[in-house]
Amino acid sequence: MSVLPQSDQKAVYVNAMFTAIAQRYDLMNRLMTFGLDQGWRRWATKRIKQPQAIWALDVGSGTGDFLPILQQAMPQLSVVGLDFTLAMMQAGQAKREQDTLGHSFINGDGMHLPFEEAAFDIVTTGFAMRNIVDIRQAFSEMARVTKPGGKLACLEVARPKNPLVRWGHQFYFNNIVPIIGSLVGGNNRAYTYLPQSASIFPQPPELAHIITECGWHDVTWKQLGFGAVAVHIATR
Ligand SMILES: C[S@@+](CC[C@H](N)C(=O)[O-])C[C@H]1O[C@@H](n2cnc3c(N)ncnc32)[C@H](O)[C@@H]1O
Repeated sequence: MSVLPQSDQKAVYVNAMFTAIAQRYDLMNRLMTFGLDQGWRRWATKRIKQPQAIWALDVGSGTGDFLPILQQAMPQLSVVGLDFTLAMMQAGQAKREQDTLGHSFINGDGMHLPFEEAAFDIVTTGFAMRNIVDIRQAFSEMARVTKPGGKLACLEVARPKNPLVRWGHQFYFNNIVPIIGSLVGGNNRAYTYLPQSASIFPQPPELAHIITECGWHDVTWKQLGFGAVAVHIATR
């Protein structure tokens, strides 16, 4: 049964869903990805590292897992995490307070970024684009607020290329993840939405094309985690 919302209800649905799962979100991520997800963010960060960068923005930042990774890689950076689900940022607040690096959260919509043109040197987004109503608008907005020559890293779920791995991944994603989501995350519906939303998200070559059309160039991608995750890197 599909749990995917209609486009005109998606923002409210996604916001309510992440509000409901915010407290257990980090734990679920670590479990579902066998602890690999932070390594994917680190891998992406190495590809966009710029010694002269001053400002970085993470769109759909959630509990802010990308923020300390960016800041540790580039200590000179001021890092801003933007999300439209207040509860996710509140759930990440404790991590932020433990961390002396001092990144900040802002509540806002990735399709209407509250920043001036060319404000950032680096923009990242992790597992958020699948949840956004209009990804073209989001990538165009990220392009608008990035300086010429600035870098983008986008992480999203993908389908493994190897048919056998793909079969195992689909089985895990469609059958096991909702059970873990129900037992640990306390929300079967949210973790049924996850594989269903992934199944209709553009695959890496098509996503690269969309990113290019939205004002980015030199778009490359690599699939990590046996192909279950795609990291796109681009230049403004
Ligand atoms: C799967 S979580 C990813 C969180 C984090 N980036 C990570 O890597 O763990 C997706 C996040 O995107 C946010 N989101 C979805 N649509 C958004 C929008 N239009 N503007 C801002 N944030 C949005 C959700 O609130 C949620 O926190």
